[in-house]
Amino acid sequence: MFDSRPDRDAEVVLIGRSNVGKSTLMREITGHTFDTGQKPGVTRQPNHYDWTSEDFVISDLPGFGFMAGVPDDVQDDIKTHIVQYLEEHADKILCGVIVLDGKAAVDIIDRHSGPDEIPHTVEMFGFCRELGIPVVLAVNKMDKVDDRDERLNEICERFGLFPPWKQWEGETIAPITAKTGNIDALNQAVRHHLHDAKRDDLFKFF
Ligand SMILES: Nc1nc2c(ncn2[C@@H]2O[C@H](COP(=O)(O)OP(=O)(O)OP(=O)(O)O)[C@@H](O)[C@H]2O)c(=O)[nH]1
Repeated sequence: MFDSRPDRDAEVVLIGRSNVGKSTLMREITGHTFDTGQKPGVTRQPNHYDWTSEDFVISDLPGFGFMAGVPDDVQDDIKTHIVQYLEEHADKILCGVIVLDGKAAVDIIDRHSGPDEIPHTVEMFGFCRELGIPVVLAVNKMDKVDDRDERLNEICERFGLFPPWKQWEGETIAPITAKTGNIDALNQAVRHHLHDAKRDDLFKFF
């Protein structure tokens, strides 16, 4: 299913529930047009593109979670393929960007939290970290959020990041509004991890 990956050794991946705005964000980053705003689940295959200002490939992985009109087994398959993709390419993935809907994320996470249930997005966050992939939470649709600091602190708590959110800014939390091209915080956080990765590469020689 996921066999279109270019043979490049520096990659950033976008991960997130369906409809959080990954395609919109991809369009901002790459300047290409993608299918956006259609029914959830539009992105089924990873899209690979060059991040124009940097020398790496950026991959938009399919959205996961509930998608109206998409059968359960297909939804499970998508998640399994994402997990396999991350495992297979972990050593080349310099940074994972988990995209959240700033307005809806906390409610969705709380609805799916229970004794036997971990919300998909929280699970992916932990999974990437287990694989040694640094993660940035791109909190999108901030234009719809009124209580910015409170909301971002709640999101931190849900992911086990000690609030206040400000201490994670520029590294793990990036509030953005992809729709209007306001993605500076994400650029900054991703660049932070890329420079870390390059520095680690250099250290290999010493
Ligand atoms: N208000 C607001 N809406 C946004 C923003 N970014 C994306 N959207 C809207 O959110 C909806 C979903 O955006 P997409 O980019 O298609 O989402 P996706 O995550 O690629 O969805 P899938 O294809 O299901 O994976 C569209 O109606 C977008 O216009 C944003 O920053 N603010």
